[in-house]
Amino acid sequence: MIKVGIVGGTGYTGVELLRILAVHPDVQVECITSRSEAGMPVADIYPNLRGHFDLAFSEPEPERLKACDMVFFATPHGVAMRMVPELMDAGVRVVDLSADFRIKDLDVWANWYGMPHESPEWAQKAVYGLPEVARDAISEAQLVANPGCYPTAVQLGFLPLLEQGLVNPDRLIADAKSGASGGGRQGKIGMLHGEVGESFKAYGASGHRHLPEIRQGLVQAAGQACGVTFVPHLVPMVRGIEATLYAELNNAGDFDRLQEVFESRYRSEPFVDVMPFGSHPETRSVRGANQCRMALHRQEQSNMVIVSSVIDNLVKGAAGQAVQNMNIMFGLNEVAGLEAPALLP
Ligand SMILES: NC(=O)C1=CN([C@@H]2O[C@H](COP(=O)(O)OP(=O)(O)OC[C@H]3O[C@@H](n4cnc5c(N)ncnc54)[C@H](OP(=O)(O)O)[C@@H]3O)[C@@H](O)[C@H]2O)C=CC1
Ligand SMILES: CC(=O)N[C@@H](CCC(=O)OP(=O)(O)O)C(=O)O
Repeated sequence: MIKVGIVGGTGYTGVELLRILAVHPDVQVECITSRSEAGMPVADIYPNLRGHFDLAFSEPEPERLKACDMVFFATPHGVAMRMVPELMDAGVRVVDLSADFRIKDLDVWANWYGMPHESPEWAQKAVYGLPEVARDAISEAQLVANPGCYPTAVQLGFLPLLEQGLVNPDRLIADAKSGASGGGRQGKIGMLHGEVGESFKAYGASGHRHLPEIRQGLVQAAGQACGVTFVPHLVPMVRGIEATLYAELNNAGDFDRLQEVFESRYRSEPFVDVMPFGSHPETRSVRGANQCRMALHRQEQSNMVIVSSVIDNLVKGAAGQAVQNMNIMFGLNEVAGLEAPALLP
């Protein structure tokens, strides 16, 4: 059994990790941290986990974490970069769900995250953990930077188009909407039901910290510079992201083969589902599941490709993808613990 630790166990992604790991056949959760709830049994705070874990939250002590084989960081940005180097020296493998190790250009990172990077060496060594792109590198990595939620939905939808050079990389548009759990559990006023319910708004339209992360992945796929416009929106639901993506086809004649391009790109991917052309993937079709579902559209004879891509921000956008990465790192069955279909309705 792989001994697992979780730093930041009281947040939404931390408890989602526990929900998934509760049925994972190869894992024993040894340690789960919270500074504010240290000493409190996990099941007292999360009754859905009663009967699954006989564990209490503890302080994030390096010695306990160093006794684990694998540690997940489900903490705010800036925490993992300070704690990870000591775990690396101890030979522990880490998947970081925060953005600390996602961006290779550390000036860009410092600009968007408002602090200097404190672990530049590991920022370069970390592998960006989008399994559909970097499975081999993930299998050998000691440190994996789990992709952000919006970046997962957006990159997976654009990748086949950019890898094949089918679209103009200067004019990519991602119009994305997220449920409120994307904002975490730390009680921000803007996330209260009274603020989010019965309302719908764009935010970060002048620039969001996921923009450089999305651009980094798309540039890698295209092999050239990319112009990306990304606008996130907050919608009155709890889980889920829908990203409507727009790209200009270089050759309108390629429309006829786009469906096949997408199907063959993802045919062997266990967690990407390309639906029939013209379908409308719904966020509820992935709720609770480690799945990205997408579909292609064309309006009249336009040369604009439209891709609609949906994920559960807490699963394929965070904890599920993190467990998928752990499975790859440890040579386990990639789908272990992740096979449950979505909850519907
Ligand atoms: N919510 C989402 O949909 C997604 C989130 N992410 C990322 O995952 C990370 C976690 O997100 P989320 O679960 O929403 O966050 P939450 O705010 O819900 O939870 C944060 C957790 O980290 C702990 N924590 C906070 N500060 C520290 C610290 N200095 N040292 C140790 N532990 C700390 C908190 O517990 P305590 O204060 O008691 O120690 C809490 O358990 C974030 O970086 C987020 O950006 C990524 C993709 C999607
Ligand atoms: C709805 C909402 O607030 N979403 C968050 C993004 C989710 C997240 O946690 O960001 P990381 O993937 O970078 O960790 C936001 O826009 O800040």
